[in-house]
Amino acid sequence: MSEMFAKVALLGVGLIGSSMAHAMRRAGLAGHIAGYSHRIETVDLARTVGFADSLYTDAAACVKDADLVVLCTPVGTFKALAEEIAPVLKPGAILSDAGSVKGAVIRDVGPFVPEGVHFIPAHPIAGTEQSGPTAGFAELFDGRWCILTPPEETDPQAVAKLKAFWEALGSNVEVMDAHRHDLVLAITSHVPHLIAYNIVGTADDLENVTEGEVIKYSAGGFRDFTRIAASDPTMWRDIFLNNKEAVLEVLGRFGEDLSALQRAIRWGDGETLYNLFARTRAIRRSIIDAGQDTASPNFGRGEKK
Ligand SMILES: NC(=O)c1ccc[n+]([C@@H]2O[C@H](COP(=O)([O-])OP(=O)(O)OC[C@H]3O[C@@H](n4cnc5c(N)ncnc54)[C@H](O)[C@@H]3O)[C@@H](O)[C@H]2O)c1
Ligand SMILES: O=C(O)C(=O)C[C@]1(C(=O)O)C=C[C@@H](O)C=C1
Repeated sequence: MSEMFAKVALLGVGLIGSSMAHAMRRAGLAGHIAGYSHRIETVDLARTVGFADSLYTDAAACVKDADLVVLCTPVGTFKALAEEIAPVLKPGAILSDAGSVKGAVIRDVGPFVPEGVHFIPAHPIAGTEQSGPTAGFAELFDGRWCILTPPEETDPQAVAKLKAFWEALGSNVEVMDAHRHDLVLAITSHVPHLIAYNIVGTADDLENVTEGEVIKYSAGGFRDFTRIAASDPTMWRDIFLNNKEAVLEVLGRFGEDLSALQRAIRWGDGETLYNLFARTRAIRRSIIDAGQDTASPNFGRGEKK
């Protein structure tokens, strides 16, 4: 693969920023990779790992002359960063991000984008519960979706270039409306994380009652929840504060469905329980059949269809 951008600036060098850098290097996509973090300790750590050509604690210095700028910090930081870098963005550059919500990014970053800069929000649907510059790896985006949510007036050539970039990082790319993205991700990612945070918190509160046995005997299902609930607190706080409407809508439906299950258990309605569990088992199997569960510990070990 040949160079697509002479200089790429990654604002944020945690799991996503560092994985992008590793994947760009693997494919030879950038002439120069510049990285930024507000903390000198993070910059020092990133330097030790060695995935960037230059590193800064000053965002404006990092983006100078960059042809592609990607915001890879928690979404709550985007507005202040956009305001800071706007005056030095290179005309013709693409300004993108990796944030897990999209409507709020358009709201917060859009007003600062200078004339002549192409603003194309993006979201790689790939991650782990790890964070920081040592967490990244080149294969993170392989075979995963990346969703682009360009505002309507965006130059199609710039969208095509960013699409080709994410494909070269290993992703399958879809273009979607930001509002739809936020609703889809609320049910597939955001509410599942909230459920994990909640169940692990409840279990921890129950430790007094169970004399430490919840954690001691945690295996299987509960262990999977603890992995998800170990995800970065700042990142997830910002996601819930910035996808409020869609998350509350999905939680409303979730609460109603949970009440229906509660009622079925109370009244011994086995048919309702069985029918739901059979339906959800079929969904799991369709995900396995589509080869989309590369994150599963059972992936490639012949999980039963
Ligand atoms: N982790 C995932 O699974 C995942 C997946 C897809 C998208 N995302 C999105 O990508 C972005 C980065 O996530 P990550 O997992 O790489 O996080 P991370 O915690 O691993 O890295 C965040 C980076 O942002 C910097 N940062 C933190 N607070 C800052 C602040 N106040 N000002 C400036 N810089 C700051 C940190 O120094 C670090 O370099 C987030 O917007 C997140 O929603 C995450
Ligand atoms: O696999 C995980 O650990 C993740 O949480 C990754 C995950 C997800 O929910 O799928 C988390 C947040 C992102 O915005 C995208 C991907």
